Amino acid sequence: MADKIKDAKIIFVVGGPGSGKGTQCEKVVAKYGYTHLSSGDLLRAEVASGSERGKTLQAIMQKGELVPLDTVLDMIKDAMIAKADVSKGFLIDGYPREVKQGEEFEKKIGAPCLLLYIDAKGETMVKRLMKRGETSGRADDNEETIKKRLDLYYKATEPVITFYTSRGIVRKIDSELPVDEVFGHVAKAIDDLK
Ligand SMILES: Nc1nc2c(ncn2[C@@H]2O[C@H](COP(=O)(O)OP(=O)(O)OP(=O)(O)O)[C@@H](O)[C@H]2O)c(=O)[nH]1
Ligand SMILES: O=c1ccn([C@@H]2O[C@H](COP(=O)(O)OP(=O)(O)O)[C@@H](O)[C@H]2O)c(=O)[nH]1
Ligand SMILES: [Mg+2]
Repeated sequence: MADKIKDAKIIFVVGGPGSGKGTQCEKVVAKYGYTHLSSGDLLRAEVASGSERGKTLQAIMQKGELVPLDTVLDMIKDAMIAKADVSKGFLIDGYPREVKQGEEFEKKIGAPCLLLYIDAKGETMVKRLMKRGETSGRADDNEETIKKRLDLYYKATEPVITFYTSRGIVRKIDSELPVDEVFGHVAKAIDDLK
């Protein structure tokens, strides 16, 4: 089964909480028809299903901590296999969160050809998430959890960027700019793949 996705084009989208990963991925889907898989969305769907596993996940996510690596990897892999026949490429949004996750992904699935590093200032991310929290209904869009997500991002996820930079596949995108300008840079990075 995993053979089907071995040759797929894989793009990791990494950035802090509220940096704009989801916003940019939506635009990539509209222009390039890639398959968007948000690890956070997959986890939230499991929570919404009301399953026993979902209850365990909810408790972790509400605290802004990381879900066990294998859980997320299995969900992403299943979702990729389900789309393998029709997909032109995969945008894996919010993943990997730590270097080990990236290594496991590559062992089980394949190597990314590009890492889009969506970069915004800490204060910008907090501001955006507080605003989103007014309407998102996300249990983790509150001041206390946002702070923990941000701390964990700097501690666990930034090393991911260093790791892939040494491989030469990182494109850093300044997401302090207006959404469409940010997308201009994202599109350039994708066009450069061809
Ligand atoms: N001004 C401005 N706002 C943005 C930009 N990108 C995203 N936002 C806003 O910031 C908030 C967070 O954006 P998302 O795309 O949900 O961010 P994310 O990185 O997917 O966040 P998580 O799902 O928490 O990981 C949203 O309410 C967006 O409307 C941008 O380039 N400029
Ligand atoms: O690979 C992942 C992706 C997400 N999460 C959990 O899901 C939450 C929301 O993730 P998402 O990417 O949606 O939002 P972010 O924290 O980047 O704002 C995180 O705080 C984690 O608790 C996780 O544990 N592993
Ligand atoms: Mg998101």
